[in-house]
Amino acid sequence: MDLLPVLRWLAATLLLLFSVHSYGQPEEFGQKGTQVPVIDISALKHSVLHAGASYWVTDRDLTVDQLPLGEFQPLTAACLNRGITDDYHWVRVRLDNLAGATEKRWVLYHETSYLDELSVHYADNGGVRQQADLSDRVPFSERPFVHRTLAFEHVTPAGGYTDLWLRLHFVKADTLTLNLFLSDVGQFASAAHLEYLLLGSYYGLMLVLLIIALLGAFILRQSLYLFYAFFLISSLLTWAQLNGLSFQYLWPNSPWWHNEGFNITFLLTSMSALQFSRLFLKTKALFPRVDQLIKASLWLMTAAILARFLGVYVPVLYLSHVSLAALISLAVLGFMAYRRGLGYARWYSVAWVLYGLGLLVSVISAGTSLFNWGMAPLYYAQAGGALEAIFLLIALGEKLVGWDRDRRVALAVANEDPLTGLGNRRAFEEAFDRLQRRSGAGGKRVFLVLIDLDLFKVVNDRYGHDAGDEVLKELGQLLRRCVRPEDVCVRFGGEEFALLLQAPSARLAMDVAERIRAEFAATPTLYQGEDIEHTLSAGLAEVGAPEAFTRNQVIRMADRALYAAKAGGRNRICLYGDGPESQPGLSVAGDE
Ligand SMILES: Nc1nc2c(ncn2[C@@H]2O[C@H](COP(=O)(O)OP(=O)(O)OP(=O)(O)O)[C@@H](O)[C@H]2O)c(=O)[nH]1
Repeated sequence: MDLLPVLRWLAATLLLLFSVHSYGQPEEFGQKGTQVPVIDISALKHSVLHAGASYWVTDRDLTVDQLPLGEFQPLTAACLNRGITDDYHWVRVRLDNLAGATEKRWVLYHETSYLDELSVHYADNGGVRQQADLSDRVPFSERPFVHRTLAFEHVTPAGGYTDLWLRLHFVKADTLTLNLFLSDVGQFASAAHLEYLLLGSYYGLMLVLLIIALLGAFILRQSLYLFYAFFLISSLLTWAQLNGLSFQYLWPNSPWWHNEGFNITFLLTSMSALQFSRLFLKTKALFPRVDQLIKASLWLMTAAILARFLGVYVPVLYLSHVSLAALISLAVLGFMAYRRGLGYARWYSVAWVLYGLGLLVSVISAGTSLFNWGMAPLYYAQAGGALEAIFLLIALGEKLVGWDRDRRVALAVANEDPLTGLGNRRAFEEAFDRLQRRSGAGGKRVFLVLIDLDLFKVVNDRYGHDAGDEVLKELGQLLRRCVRPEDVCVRFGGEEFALLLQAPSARLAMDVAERIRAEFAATPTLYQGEDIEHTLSAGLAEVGAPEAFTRNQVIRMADRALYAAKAGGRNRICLYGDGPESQPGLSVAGDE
């Protein structure tokens, strides 16, 4: 399955969705008229504004007096999302407190943090009209009401009403929703607390993941973790911007970053996700064409960021949205990698499916009027993003476990003799040093037994090399059977084997070696219907403390004892004497 058509299809569909719906005209809604739309606020707690208000759209900057009130249409949930637009959207409503015995203090606020301008024209009880111009293009501190989105507070007199004309506008076209909320001021405070708490938990979680990612990068020295960390940081900044929290807390004096930084952080998120995926899924090796495509996208996005700094807006805006949406295709890429043998890619795919679901709904909401939920799907996308980040970490963990397993297997293979399955000389050296240190530190005494088959050349010559191999395998099994788990037996090379025996005395070590010798001599190897008779000789030396003898010295001592056994007529065991200079043969076991 080739990913290119999938990506092409996805990009084309999204572009189409944007272009068809972005500049769509408002739908026709039933009757028009100059009747004033009214919302009763006498018992207001929290409400969306669209139930009861009306709206009108124009591309001209008009005053309230120039508004064609007869053209206003009912503001319903179905026409909340306006796509990408810089048209002037007017909302008209009367807030009625006629039944209220006390004055009503309320807050009106917009759903998204990135709305450029919200002009509130208001008049109480048909009196003089006043105006409050709220804008996210001035420092945060200049907001009359402190909230992460544009908000306006007012008091409607008891038994009275407030007329509202609201003008919503983007200086530079962006995704506009007419979702406005109206809250009793006390209710607003408690709802805002809960909202900030929930958003705070998202940032807390992301920060914890970020710390884990940075620790991973530091400890494992893998750039993969670094790109995961970059991805977390840019996602975190993207959401901080979309939530309006970066403007409130991080750069309150930089309306430029608040307004212009969006597309840059969107692009950085896409870029870090793509670069992370290249490394994680080994695309260069597994999918070279997709890898080329990702590389080209990375260059394109880098160019877009530079272009943004040079003042280019609309193409960068579209590219940044499409790039985020196109990340959904990473779920498919992960699945393909999984099918090509990257087991850990399954969690990676799950992560992008979660991300994709939230994002797809948000993008469709922002660009079309298919859903009636305002921009609430942005929160689903944010929650999806948090789950995604967790699953990516799980995928990284699984990769790490797999890597450690592979490393252990490779290590075992490197230390193993393929014919007998015993350890090899490398394993012997490691074990020797370990046991010698332990013995020197007061542990059990350790003895080296070097074993060599007698006249093995004759076996090879008479029965063939394969038969010789069979004998070597049998000896391997015999050695395994005769030693205890804490002892070490290896194939030293050719027809030579070595044992490291832990025993309280040389005599007991000799007994073990003798048992092996006797059993080997008494048990011919059955090969293709023939019994192959065989014997072995062995030399034994005590390992001693590391300060006493080096590894090579001990091997030489055991080798000299082995030589003595061979010289003494083979099929016997010799123990090396007290020191390196003394002669072997202090003790002999075997058939004379
Ligand atoms: N089948 C088989 N033979 C091996 C292997 N490694 C070494 N040999 C053979 O082991 C034989 C060792 O011969 P020599 O060193 O002359 O010793 P020997 O015949 O055992 O005689 P002594 O050691 O003096 O008793 C050679 O024929 C090697 O080819 C192996 O992995 N498989």
